[in-house]
Amino acid sequence: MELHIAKNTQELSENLAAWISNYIQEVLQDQDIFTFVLSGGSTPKSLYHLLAKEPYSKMIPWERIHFFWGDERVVPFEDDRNNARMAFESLLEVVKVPKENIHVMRTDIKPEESAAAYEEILLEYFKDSDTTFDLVLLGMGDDGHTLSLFPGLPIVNEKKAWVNAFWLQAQDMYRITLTAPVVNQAACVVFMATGGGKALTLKSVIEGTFDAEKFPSQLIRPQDGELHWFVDEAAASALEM
Ligand SMILES: O=C1O[C@H](COP(=O)(O)O)[C@@H](O)[C@H](O)[C@H]1O
Repeated sequence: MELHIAKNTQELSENLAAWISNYIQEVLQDQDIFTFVLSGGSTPKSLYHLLAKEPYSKMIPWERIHFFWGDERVVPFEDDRNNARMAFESLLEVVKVPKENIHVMRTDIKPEESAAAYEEILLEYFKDSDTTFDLVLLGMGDDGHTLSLFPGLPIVNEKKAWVNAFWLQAQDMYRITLTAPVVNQAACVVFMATGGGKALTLKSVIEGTFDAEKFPSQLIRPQDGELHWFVDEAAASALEM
């Protein structure tokens, strides 16, 4: 695991935008398309805005990137809480990505059907490879959840399915989420975490004993891929390393 500490969210987003742009260009020297999983929540917003601007809007070959989502809140696309909507507004409506390269988790059909359809898409994409995505961008909630893998829920123990849908009582909504097995087959996973509110959880996730029921972010351990944490000083403030 590699830890990258920045002064604040702005510096972190700038460092990560440069890192992602270099990584994409490097990977695309050896293959035609790049598969990129976006995360939702509030943390990646400033990163997406930066990627949508020069120099990255010009440096990244957007037509060769295929976008996926790590998880979705099952609310209409027009709802502010919709993870895909945030990525569209901050990035995908600005740069030139062909529509057919963008794979949202649908919220206009039954959640279970949407999850099954998404899994089909992924199985087709990765049928000839042991590795799944080139890059998975993840956030971590203050409670240690990542994707929609929340502490104490059965989804945390999923060992086989790649995508799942379930009712999240605490938020009164369905969630659709990638699972740890598909993310752990990715070539590279990058977590972003900012703010003092995440400091103690980050310490438990990175330096604590393994307890994925309590801290589901610990489930993310790519089998053969890279794992990076991009954090700011506030989030890193409780770490000993
Ligand atoms: O609910 C969610 O939360 C996590 C973390 O969000 P943040 O606001 O603390 O950045 C996010 O990664 C996930 O995609 C989202 O559905």
